[in-house]
Amino acid sequence: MTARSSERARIDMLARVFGTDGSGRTIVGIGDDAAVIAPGREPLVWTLDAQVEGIHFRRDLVSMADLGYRATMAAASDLAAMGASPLGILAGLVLPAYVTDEDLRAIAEGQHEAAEEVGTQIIGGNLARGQEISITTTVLGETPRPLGRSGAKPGEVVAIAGPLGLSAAGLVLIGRGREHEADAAPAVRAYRRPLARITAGLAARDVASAAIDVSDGLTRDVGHVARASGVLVVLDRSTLLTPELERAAALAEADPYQLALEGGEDYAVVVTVPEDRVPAGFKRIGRVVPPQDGKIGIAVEQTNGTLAWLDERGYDHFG
Ligand SMILES: Nc1ncnc2c1ncn2[C@@H]1O[C@H](COP(=O)(O)OP(=O)(O)OP(=O)(O)O)[C@@H](O)[C@H]1O
Ligand SMILES: Cc1ncc(C[n+]2csc(CCOP(=O)(O)O)c2C)c(N)n1
Ligand SMILES: [Mg+2]
Repeated sequence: MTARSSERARIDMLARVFGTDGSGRTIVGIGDDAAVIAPGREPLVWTLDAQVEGIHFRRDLVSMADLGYRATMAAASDLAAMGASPLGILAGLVLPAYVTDEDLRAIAEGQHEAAEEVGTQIIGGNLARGQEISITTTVLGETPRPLGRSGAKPGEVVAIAGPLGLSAAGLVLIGRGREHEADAAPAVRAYRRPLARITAGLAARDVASAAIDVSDGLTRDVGHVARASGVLVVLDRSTLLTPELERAAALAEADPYQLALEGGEDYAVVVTVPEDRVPAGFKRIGRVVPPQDGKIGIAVEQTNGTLAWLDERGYDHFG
């Protein structure tokens, strides 16, 4: 099927795929000039994320359904990092002329699946014609206690929920046509079907002093926490690898440590917490110490006990 329906018919199709909000907070969903959500008592948390063809994905490497899914999860992940639960999602799609109704339905089904996975719904958005596919997603949520980047304190530990390096390994393996090998499966899934760690964020909300999600790479993103908090984060190198990452890295002929430290788009959530309060679902990967010789940032401990500074490498759109 290669049908290309009118904007109106496409919006009707999207409304059918997205369905109606079962949470009871949406007063007006798809079909009016804007969505309407009933207010609650908690502070609102609001994020926006764009996925652009050629930058975040290549059409030959992901299906349309995967694209919708990962765009939605990438946006929802920022709410996880704030310790918030989502209330509703708006998505703006830019679609070139070659995108068929079938392609659009697949994108929407991926978006819907991801939204349901994190307990919410797509309640509006926009369609526009453009030169390349892009999906801009905003997620509105709420939390009684937003988790910022600036509260990390010396003496605390650093803990993570979610994978490290797998998504970057998956992208390499898909690009090299090795996605069907058994050792590639977890990495390919991490790239195509990442999970926003909403539940982990909620579990950390009342105990964490700071949090961030890993979109651009561990050193870069945890570096934001270190700088915002004025501390030094010392990572424990021995905790960064998993058998899944080691196998995927071997297949990709890549350094698993580099993938773990610099690979982005895993959407793991990293928190700083008191040592005796690491929440369920989190693994300890380091500790928070005071600045050393005036230096804040990220380091790893060498076997001889000295610290090696890590460059905050990772993804930079303009770097
Ligand atoms: N164009 C913009 N206008 C206003 N604020 C912006 C703009 N772009 C980014 N920001 C703000 O800058 C801060 C950091 O944004 P950034 O997109 O780097 O977040 P991030 O979660 O680290 O990134 P990403 O998830 O895209 O990797 C956020 O508070 C964001 O709202
Ligand atoms: C084809 C292709 N090439 C490279 C990458 C890697 N990549 C792109 S953007 C980004 C950081 C997250 O984006 P943002 O900061 O906008 O949230 C990363 C790691 C990819 N996904 N697809
Ligand atoms: Mg983020």
